[in-house]
Amino acid sequence: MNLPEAFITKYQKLLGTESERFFASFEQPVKHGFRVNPLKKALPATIDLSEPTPFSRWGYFGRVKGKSMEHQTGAVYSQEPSAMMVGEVAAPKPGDRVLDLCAAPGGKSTHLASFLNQTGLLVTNEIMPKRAKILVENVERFGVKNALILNETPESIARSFPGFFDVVLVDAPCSGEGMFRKDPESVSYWTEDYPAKCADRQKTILNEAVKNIKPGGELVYSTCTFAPEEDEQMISWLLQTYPEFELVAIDKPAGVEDGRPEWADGNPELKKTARLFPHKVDGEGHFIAKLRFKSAISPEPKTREQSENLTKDQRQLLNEFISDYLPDFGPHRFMTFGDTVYLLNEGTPDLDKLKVKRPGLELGVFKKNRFEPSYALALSLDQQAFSHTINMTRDQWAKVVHGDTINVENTDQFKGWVLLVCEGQSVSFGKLVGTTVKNYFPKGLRFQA
Ligand SMILES: C[S@@+](CC[C@H](N)C(=O)[O-])C[C@H]1O[C@@H](n2cnc3c(N)ncnc32)[C@H](O)[C@@H]1O
Repeated sequence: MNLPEAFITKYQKLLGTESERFFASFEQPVKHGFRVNPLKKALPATIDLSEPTPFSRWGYFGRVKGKSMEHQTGAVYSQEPSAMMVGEVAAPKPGDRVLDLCAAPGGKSTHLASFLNQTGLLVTNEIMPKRAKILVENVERFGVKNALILNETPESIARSFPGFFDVVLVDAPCSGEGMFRKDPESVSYWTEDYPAKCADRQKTILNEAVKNIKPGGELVYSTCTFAPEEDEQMISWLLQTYPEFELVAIDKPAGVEDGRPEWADGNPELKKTARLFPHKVDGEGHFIAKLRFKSAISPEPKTREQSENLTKDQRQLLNEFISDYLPDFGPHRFMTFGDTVYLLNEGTPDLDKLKVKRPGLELGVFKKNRFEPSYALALSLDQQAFSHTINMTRDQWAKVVHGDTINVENTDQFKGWVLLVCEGQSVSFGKLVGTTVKNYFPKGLRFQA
């Protein structure tokens, strides 16, 4: 790999004799990984769990194809191994309110959702509209029920959620030096002053992010770059600007190093941060810091909650669907946007002034006098949670994701919605008429396996 001259000079100065091993790591093959999804009750036996990573309780080395059943059903999430440590450092507790401020494509959000286990509230936000769409797809595929997905600026989030969250993650846009090996093109964006430019943007984001944290709450900051300007120096700036924050020590698996105070203002506290170097661990590289908000004074939290807005007819159609098909659904609140109905999560504030991609799990769409369940609902259900399921072979799965109809036995002459399942994984809804299953796999997501 052709590393920029200025990059080489910079890291020779910073790393001294160690720099040779650091540069040599850029010639090594990329390390691939994936996390298994604890929100799915059973996992396909085909997933190779022989090489766990030290970075996450759900993490493994290996590669899962994007066009595989394991990926489509959200049984796994492909993620670069060192990036898995970020969610593990954040480790929210069930019931927490969690914000992932820079979230697309969703690696960390799906990891945070694994900890929450469908409790509390996960607000996952991405500023770029196209990337926000990918975030929606990944969060839905993972089967997350308690996510509010936004396409907002950090400023707007700070206005809407003052002092609201137990955990805030800023996985910041950065100079991406840890991406060089995975995406060699990213080297061409790098210039000597790029880290300083990224640092300016990171400060702007952090100045907003701190407003979202409740007293006693935690802020996790991470980058996939090695640049001290964006790592130790950013945290030392944060500690100086916001003295009500203190660093929290991070448990470090073998090979993960302490942050380097000498690369910032010499504050020994910076050793509590974590550095993952590609010549020291099996991964591409990351920096992680965890801070606690010591203040006892919280901004006045906004208390107005989002209210339900279903019409009487919509409620009746939805109740009929729930009583026909979802035996263990339990009590929930709902809201509609246009004709689409969503689960309303506990504690969801007024969404009036926000660009909302998903207020909660999308349940389905009202069409004239009927209710059509959505793909996101199918992916969030265990097969026992739906009253009519069809177990498909892999060949039938391939037909369904391609958009074809399949034929099945129908001895009891059932007519209606069925949850299509492959090797224990929910795939999509279909509609059974006679022996034909009409395909409801979303048109925009169809593919040739
Ligand atoms: C490192 S990536 C996030 C990766 C993601 N957390 C994951 O694990 O999949 C940083 C994200 O920040 C977003 N971003 C860029 N500029 C931003 C800004 N000014 N404020 C907030 N987010 C921004 C980018 O679009 C990008 O999706």
